[in-house]
Amino acid sequence: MSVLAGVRAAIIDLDGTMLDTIPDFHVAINSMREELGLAPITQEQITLMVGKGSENLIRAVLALDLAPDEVEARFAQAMDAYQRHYLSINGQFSSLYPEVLEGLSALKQQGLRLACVTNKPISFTTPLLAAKGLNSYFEVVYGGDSLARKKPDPLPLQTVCADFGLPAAQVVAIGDSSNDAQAARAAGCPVLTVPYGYNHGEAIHTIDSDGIVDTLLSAATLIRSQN
Ligand SMILES: O=C(O)COP(=O)(O)O
Ligand SMILES: [Mg+2]
Repeated sequence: MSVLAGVRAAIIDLDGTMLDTIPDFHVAINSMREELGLAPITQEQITLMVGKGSENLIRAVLALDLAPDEVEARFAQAMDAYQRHYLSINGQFSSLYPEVLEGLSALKQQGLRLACVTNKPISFTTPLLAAKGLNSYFEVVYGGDSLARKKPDPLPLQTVCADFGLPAAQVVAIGDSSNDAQAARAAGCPVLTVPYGYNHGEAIHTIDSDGIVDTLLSAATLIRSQN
């Protein structure tokens, strides 16, 4: 029997799965770096560092130039500048991946309940989902700072299962990175991965998942075929 048989809900990741947000990160990070007197960095460099939340990203970005004690000394100033710049451009340079809206509509039409779980701070996530016409699809949204622990910890996924009153085996996680898959495995959720996002520079095939789907619409088609 397929692990997708009996699935009643889906938890969808945001950055690298629904939206290509690297251009937003790029503008916000380089505006922050300029304020701190640091040279601009490339989108490719940023793509390798996105996925484990803002604190991790800012530390990694500062560590390109600064020694560990300098990173800590300038962290608060960098985070403040980064948040201010990100919120001022949030969504302006980011775009939906192909078949995201079609996939979310199909999942809903198939009767699945939908949650969004991201490591992005919730203060960035809520306006971004609204700006991109994504918020109405989700009953539940958790950002990286909504709960005590973020992905790859299973807590956000376990919380969604509890919110929906469903066993983990009936809630599929769909994401672009090993964080999503590790959280899903630890929670006991089936997991599908998309190949077009940001997996810390690692090939998608290195992720332990229950399948690779080209788009969210392909995910919906696969789930329907197994139910
Ligand atoms: O902002 C991040 O670190 C990544 O966010 P994601 O969990 O939506 O991929
Ligand atoms: Mg992601």
